[in-house]
Amino acid sequence: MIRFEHVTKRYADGTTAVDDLSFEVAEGELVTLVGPSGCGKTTTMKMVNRLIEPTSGRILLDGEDIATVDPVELRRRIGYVIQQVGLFPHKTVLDNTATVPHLLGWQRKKARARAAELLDLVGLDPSVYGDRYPEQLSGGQRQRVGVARALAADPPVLLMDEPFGAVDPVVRERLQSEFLRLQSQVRKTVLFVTHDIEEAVRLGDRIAVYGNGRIEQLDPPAAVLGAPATPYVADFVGADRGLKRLSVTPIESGDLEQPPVVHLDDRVGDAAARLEAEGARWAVVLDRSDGLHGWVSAEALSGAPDGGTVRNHSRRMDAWLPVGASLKQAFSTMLQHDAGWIAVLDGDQADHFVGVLTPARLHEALRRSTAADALGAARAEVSVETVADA
Ligand SMILES: Nc1ncnc2c1ncn2[C@@H]1O[C@H](COP(=O)(O)OP(=O)(O)OP(=O)(O)O)[C@@H](O)[C@H]1O
Repeated sequence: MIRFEHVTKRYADGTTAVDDLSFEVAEGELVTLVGPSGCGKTTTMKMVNRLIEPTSGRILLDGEDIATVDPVELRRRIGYVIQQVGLFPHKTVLDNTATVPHLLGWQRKKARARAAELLDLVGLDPSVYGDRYPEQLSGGQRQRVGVARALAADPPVLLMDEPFGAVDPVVRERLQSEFLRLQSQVRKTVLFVTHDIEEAVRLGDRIAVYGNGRIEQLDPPAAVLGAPATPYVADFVGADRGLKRLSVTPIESGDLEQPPVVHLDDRVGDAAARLEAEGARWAVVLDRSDGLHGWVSAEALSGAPDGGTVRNHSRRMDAWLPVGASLKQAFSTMLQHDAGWIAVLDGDQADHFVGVLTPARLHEALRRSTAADALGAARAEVSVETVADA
């Protein structure tokens, strides 16, 4: 969708801000550009909407060389959100949001209806906030208006330059979550500049780690954290990257342990025999429709008079996670419930028991994903070179 081919930007004073950059952002993909101040992130972004012209190389949008497109026409296809939002102070929130549709010549009524729809989408009730002026909003609310305004004309591409940089950490996290939810609905092709690695990891389908005008690594977050391509990247993502990896590594069914499973209506004697045969100290207890009920210990069963059912001796288990939840969620749930294992469920309504995650399995899952990502990183390197050589 957006393709950089050997793009270099040298400013008049001789500063090389971007140095022979080649990479591609796929349609519907969100790539975060992350790196220390002055490494060329903003320059990269501003070349896409021609606020800055490259010194050499070319940028293609949907296969078309943007140098041949009229900048005004180009910018209509590209939403742009910046930290300083840049709302018009004398216009209401609704009119600010309707700016681009209005410029595109939409009828006032249609433009305002669209603006109201977008405000709703970013979590601002248009009937409450629509008639306010920017100064009557909090910083976080202004950022949301900025995002709504950028989306109003439904551009296929969004450029976001530190859009959540000016708000406090709590609001920032909320805006990030809201933006992820929004992006899962609208699926824009997004370039997102940040110098916060946490934000880059949280939002990016892939992360481009910048160092001095070049991309040092372009990979999914788990690969950047698990297999940094260079010492520079390892240093930039931080010594606690193992911890950050927990949040980007999902639980897979192959990671799980399979303890003995019994049902609520099983007879105590049968269940006890099963546990003994498998040498297990406890079993997962399922209800009639194979949903998770809880667990039962071998001890409780062995002390119980035969003739009863598992139902009377089992304990409920409220801590569970769906397949695909992150290892961080798993770890946090274990701590919260002081549990040595967590049941993992699958299915439309998380109604099907698939296994349990234990601390040892969690550790293995982390190692499994590191190995896989090292492989992925090697492949990604090849494909970046292919783009460069094309
Ligand atoms: N108009 C300009 N003239 C000369 N040099 C410039 C100009 N604009 C940017 N630069 C330089 O180009 C380099 C890259 O700047 P750029 O703004 O792209 O960095 P950045 O990674 O976005 O930084 P930050 O995170 O601080 O915004 C820097 O060294 C900067 O000083």
